[in-house]
Amino acid sequence: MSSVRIECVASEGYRIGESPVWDEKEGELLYVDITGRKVCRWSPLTRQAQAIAVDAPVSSVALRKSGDYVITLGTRFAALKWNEGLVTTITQVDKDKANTRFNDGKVDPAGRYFAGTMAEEIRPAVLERHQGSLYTLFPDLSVVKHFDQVDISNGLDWSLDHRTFFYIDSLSYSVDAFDYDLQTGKIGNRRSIYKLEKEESIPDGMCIDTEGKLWVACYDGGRVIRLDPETGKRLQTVKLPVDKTTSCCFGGKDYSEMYVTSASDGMDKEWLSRQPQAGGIFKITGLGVKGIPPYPFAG
Ligand SMILES: O=C(O)[C@H](O)[C@@H](O)[C@H](O)[C@H](O)CO
Ligand SMILES: [Zn+2]
Repeated sequence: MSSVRIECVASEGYRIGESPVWDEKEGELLYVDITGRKVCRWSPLTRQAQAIAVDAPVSSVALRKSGDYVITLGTRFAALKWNEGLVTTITQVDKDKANTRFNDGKVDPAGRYFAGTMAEEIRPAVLERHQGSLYTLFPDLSVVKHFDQVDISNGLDWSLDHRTFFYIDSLSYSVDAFDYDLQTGKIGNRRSIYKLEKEESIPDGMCIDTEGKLWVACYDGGRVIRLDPETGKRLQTVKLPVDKTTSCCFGGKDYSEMYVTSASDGMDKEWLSRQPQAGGIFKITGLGVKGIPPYPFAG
């Protein structure tokens, strides 16, 4: 059995840290602070984070094949040029909705950017229900809506054979699977593969490892859990020193480290004083399992 170690590598007290992505070219960890409205990049060499401020809640960041990044910003897909700090809108979604924003997003193995929306929260996990939708931004910059009636569109990833799409609508307390057609990017045959237990609280971000198992960050559960999507069984629980764990990804050398983001929004003074690392970025080593490189957006 390996010995798991957890270290807080950036304790900037982000409001809602989210969407960790390993940028292999830079050797740095990318992520966002949604309500803090910034895109960040943390260097393991300097142990410092750089940030680019943006003009709306920024909920996910992805690599781009042609260089730089794409982000989901408010209800927009946008391009981000890091060195220039320049953001340009690609396209907008939810044009018929007054009060939604994008939430989690990730690029599929064919270079399509999947991201879903949700109503703006009144406080964490309290919001007008069924306002969100799941979208794909294709490499030709066209957008398709897969479905609506989503509460909090959250974690997503694809199976190693690319035939299954995993998805979390947080308030369903379920991790779902769809059949996936990599040729077309179409999804179908939705089913639940895991229902969270009470102490696990709310399922948030997720990623897959090289053994095809899913890692799900549990918001208010203070943990990441490892699930077997074939059997629907939980295989492992790793507890973190903060309650609001939001998402996870693999990174570092050979993708052998796990990075976990967390949030501090919605915590009062007393809660924050008990968990001074709330809103920090955590590195977990010794899991004995690796991840896969993130796919870059092909547009
Ligand atoms: O991180 C996110 O995905 C959301 O933007 C957060 O606000 C929380 O997850 C949510 O409150 C709990 O479900
Ligand atoms: Zn999330």
